[in-house]
Amino acid sequence: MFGLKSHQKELIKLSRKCVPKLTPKLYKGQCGKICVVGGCEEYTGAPYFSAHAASIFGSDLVYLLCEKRAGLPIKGYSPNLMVHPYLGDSYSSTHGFQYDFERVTSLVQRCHVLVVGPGLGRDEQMLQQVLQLVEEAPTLGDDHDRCLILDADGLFLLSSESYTERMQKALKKYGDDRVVITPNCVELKRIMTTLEVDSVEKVSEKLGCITVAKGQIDVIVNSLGERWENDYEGSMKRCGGQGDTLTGIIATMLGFSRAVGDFKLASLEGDDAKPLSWAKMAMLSCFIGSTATKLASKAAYEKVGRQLQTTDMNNMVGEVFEKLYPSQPN
Ligand SMILES: NC(=O)C1=CN([C@@H]2O[C@H](COP(=O)(O)OP(=O)(O)OC[C@H]3O[C@@H](n4cnc5c(N)ncnc54)[C@H](O)[C@@H]3O)[C@@H](O)[C@H]2O)[C@@H](O)CC1
Ligand SMILES: Nc1ncnc2c1ncn2[C@@H]1O[C@H](COP(=O)(O)OP(=O)(O)OP(=O)(O)O)[C@@H](O)[C@H]1O
Repeated sequence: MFGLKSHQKELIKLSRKCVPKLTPKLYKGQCGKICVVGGCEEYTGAPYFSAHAASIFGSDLVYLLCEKRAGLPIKGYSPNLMVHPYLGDSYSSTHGFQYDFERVTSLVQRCHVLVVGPGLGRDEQMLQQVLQLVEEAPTLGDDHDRCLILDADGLFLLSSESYTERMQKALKKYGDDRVVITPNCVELKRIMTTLEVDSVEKVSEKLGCITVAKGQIDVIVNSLGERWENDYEGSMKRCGGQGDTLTGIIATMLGFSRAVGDFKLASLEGDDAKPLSWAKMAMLSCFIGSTATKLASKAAYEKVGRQLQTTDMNNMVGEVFEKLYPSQPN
């Protein structure tokens, strides 16, 4: 399949244990409730790509929490997403917008997985609102195993001198390997400088998280130092937004893993399958995110060539899911 190597095929096979089986007894939301936090006046594409990829890779409910002025454009991209423009930047706040943290928490406490950062921007008020959310999210409602994915401006919060102390403290409140960070090469360097460490392993250990260090080869390392490398080729077109597709797919896989591991739904391997540990499911979720993103990029490049945009790639994400996990007969 797609020129994948045998060890990659083995991991894809194992990941079937993370994917819930569809049955007539399921109700809405059991196969994942995701909230993407990002989107501001300048960037409306990034959170959309993440949320859209999460939807078409199979999550049941995908919410998008964004800046007030980003809400309408993003709603216009898709009626499938539930867009909540409850965040306010410095401009909105001086033009009649009143920030209400309770509206935010009532949304977030329903969600199994949060993606924080795509297209968030660097406005001071937005960063403060999101930092508070990252701090409170692990203790909201009854769910204390909520997962968090940090990317883009969410990673800026981690590497910036002004916010890093609070962010590092906040990440400690999440369970082991419940936080995933997805830095590109430049973001990784900034994080390593701020944390004063010299390897991906030390980043993961210090934060108690999984790091997906993106590049030609994606390097995935968990908090115990387990290291996987994904050298599947993908495509050579480097348009902006491919990292957003990645966070959306990882979010869906973490939501699936929670459905099977935390909420005990049957997986594609059936009820008798020996369950995997959370550590293994979380690593597999990141590996599938990386593989499916590269597969979508390759498939889109084969279709449209060098004009490839993230919209082309995102359009392949559902097809990639079907190739990885062919549908059971209905
Ligand atoms: N359509 C959209 O709305 C998009 C919005 N985006 C958002 O744009 C905002 C700023 O993101 P930036 O990524 O520009 O962040 P930064 O302003 O931190 O810039 C990072 C810089 O690093 C460079 N870089 C990345 N990988 C590199 C590598 N391997 N070697 C050398 N240089 C490398 C990039 O070209 C970029 O200039 C974020 O909020 C992000 O989510 C991006 O996600 C792209 C798509
Ligand atoms: N040289 C490369 N060859 C193949 N795939 C790559 C290469 N560099 C990055 N990728 C893939 O592209 C995806 C996004 O990585 P990238 O480094 O572009 O992130 P990013 O800069 O954060 O993206 P974004 O534009 O969304 O902010 C990852 O899945 C990664 O595997």
